[in-house]
Amino acid sequence: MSVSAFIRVTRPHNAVVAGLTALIGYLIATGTLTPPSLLLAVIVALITAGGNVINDVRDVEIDRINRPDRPIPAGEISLAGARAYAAALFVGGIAIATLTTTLCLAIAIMNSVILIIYAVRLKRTPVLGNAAVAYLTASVFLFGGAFAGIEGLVRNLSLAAITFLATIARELLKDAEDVDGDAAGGARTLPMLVGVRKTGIFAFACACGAVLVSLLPSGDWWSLFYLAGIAVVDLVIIFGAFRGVRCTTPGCVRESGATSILRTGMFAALAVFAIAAVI
Ligand SMILES: CC(C)=CCC/C(C)=C/CC/C(C)=C/CC/C(C)=C/COC[C@H](O)COP(=O)(O)O
Ligand SMILES: CC(C)=CCC/C(C)=C/CC/C(C)=C/CC/C(C)=C/COP(=O)(O)OP(=O)(O)O
Ligand SMILES: [Mg+2]
Repeated sequence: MSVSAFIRVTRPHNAVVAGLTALIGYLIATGTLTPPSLLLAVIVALITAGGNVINDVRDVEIDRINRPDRPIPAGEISLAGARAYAAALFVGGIAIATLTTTLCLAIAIMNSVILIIYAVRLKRTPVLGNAAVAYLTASVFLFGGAFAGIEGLVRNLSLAAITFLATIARELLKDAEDVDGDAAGGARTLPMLVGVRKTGIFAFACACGAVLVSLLPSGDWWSLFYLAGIAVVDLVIIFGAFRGVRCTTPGCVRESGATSILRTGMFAALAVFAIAAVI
């Protein structure tokens, strides 16, 4: 048992970026950051970390094939220890959320429940599982906006829609990459049902939807800078998703780099949103 394993199992980069994204959500909804809004980052980081840990608990058999280096399949953390750790992260996040608003607390509780249901069941449900991860990712912007009330949440709806569609596209392509390990672990995913090719086409259509919504005028932060920045990001997203379209095998999707290109595009979009909110 090592401290490093307990940090790694939370996927710290992912949790920290999710926390910072909540701040971007608040910034976009209000145009400013206040000291209490910093709590949003801590809550989202803790709940995302809890979701990542419980995911690795449930996926231990799949990860023995797909990701044997992860702390649980590698034997660095016991299953019982990881379960208790995930519970502590969720309870910590929800406890801090009681210091925010009722709307934020409701989202924090609902998302914690969805993260657990995802790990236990939804991951094995084609499309619905992908939709759950896409909702969770998009909800970070809604959570940030909700700290400014229902109006703040509504202001971030288009951002959430863009994120939802782009995340669905990437999650489907990740499933296409992982078909072999997922099949061995008993998961059922869209590429197992309709094949890699059709999954790639559907993912491309979702990416195109995200790009279309990203170009629609919306909110105070919409500017010439935003349009120029997002146009470049949109090209990266289209390029990444297009690389997945041509594939008929999991190996081809992995070699195409589609999911990495999409991740780069999504992080670049975050930067464009953050800068557009402050200039
Ligand atoms: C068309 C267009 C402009 C799309 C951009 C959509 C957008 C703004 C995406 C931002 C999503 C994002 C990076 C959110 C950050 C916070 C978060 C919830 C991260 C969780 O997952 C991040 C990453 O996809 C995980 O990577 P991996 O572990 O390799 O699956
Ligand atoms: C707004 C609040 C309060 C919380 C947001 C919670 C967030 C950010 C969730 C983001 C999406 C996310 C990181 C979900 C965690 C579950 C997870 C690790 C899904 C991916 O798991 P698998 O489908 O098993 O893929 P892996 O191969 O990466 O394990
Ligand atoms: Mg997993």
